[in-house]
Amino acid sequence: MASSKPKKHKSLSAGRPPTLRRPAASLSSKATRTLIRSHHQLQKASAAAVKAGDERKAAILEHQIEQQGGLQAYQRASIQGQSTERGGDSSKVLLNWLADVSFRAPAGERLRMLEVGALSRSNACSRSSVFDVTRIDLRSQGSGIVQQDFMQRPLPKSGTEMFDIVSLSLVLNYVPDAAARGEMLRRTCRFLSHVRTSETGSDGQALLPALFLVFPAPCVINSRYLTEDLLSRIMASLGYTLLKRKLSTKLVYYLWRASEEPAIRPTKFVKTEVNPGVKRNNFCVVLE
Ligand SMILES: C[S@@+](CC[C@H](N)C(=O)[O-])C[C@H]1O[C@@H](n2cnc3c(N)ncnc32)[C@H](O)[C@@H]1O
Repeated sequence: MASSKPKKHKSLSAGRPPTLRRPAASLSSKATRTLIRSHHQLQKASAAAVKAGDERKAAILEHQIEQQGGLQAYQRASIQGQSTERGGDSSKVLLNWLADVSFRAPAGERLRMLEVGALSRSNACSRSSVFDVTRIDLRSQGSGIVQQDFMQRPLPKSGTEMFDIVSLSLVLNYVPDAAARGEMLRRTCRFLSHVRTSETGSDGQALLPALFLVFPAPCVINSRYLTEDLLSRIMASLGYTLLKRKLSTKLVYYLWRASEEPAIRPTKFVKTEVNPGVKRNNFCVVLE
């Protein structure tokens, strides 16, 4: 027998394609930090499992990463971490450092920056008229950011494919393996041009070409295996000299000038305990 219950009419919106998505709920600072930390830990454990040949464990860990939203959720949390109300993005520091420097890029050109690990097109560097920014990331957040692994980016064949600045802001600590971090640093040298610019700072010091490097402060301030002194020696072996440094409560920022002469003898840096202590972390950079 047919039901005599009057049929409920669906609302009109139910039959329409969604025109306006509700914005993703914004996470609290604590939730953001927890997600970022957990993503890093799972990534590191997964890379270690792959290295040890334990595919089953690696698959379980990858599944856990996906369960908590994967790289997309991590990037969303990182973008929130960059918001002005949470301290702003790191590229503001770079802009300040370059503020008193007058550059001469080739006629009609701006300074060329390669931003590795770019999450948006609206950070301070992108908004300024100083840079022509090429943005890449493992997972692109949209147009204007090329989806590309820096380690797979073809090496420049000519000066036109090179840059005045490479930015690795909060990227090296994303890389789960210490030797891969070293390789990433080594690779930056290949993208920096020594012929594009001439410049004078207020102190007459040449700044470019340079690497802008940002870490969570504990990576270098509170690690058993990395100190600022060791980082400077690793960078020197790659031909980099420290020009600027800023330590905030959460982050440490550096500007390293690349020398024209590549390191004469490549130096190896292995994992060594340089700063023992029970409350320290294990962040490390290795040059093989
Ligand atoms: C914490 S976010 C950094 C965001 C931004 N640069 C900042 O300072 O807030 C790290 C980003 O680096 C990207 N990344 C890590 N390794 C990369 C690689 N080899 N090539 C390109 N992007 C990479 C990740 O996909 C991630 O989006």
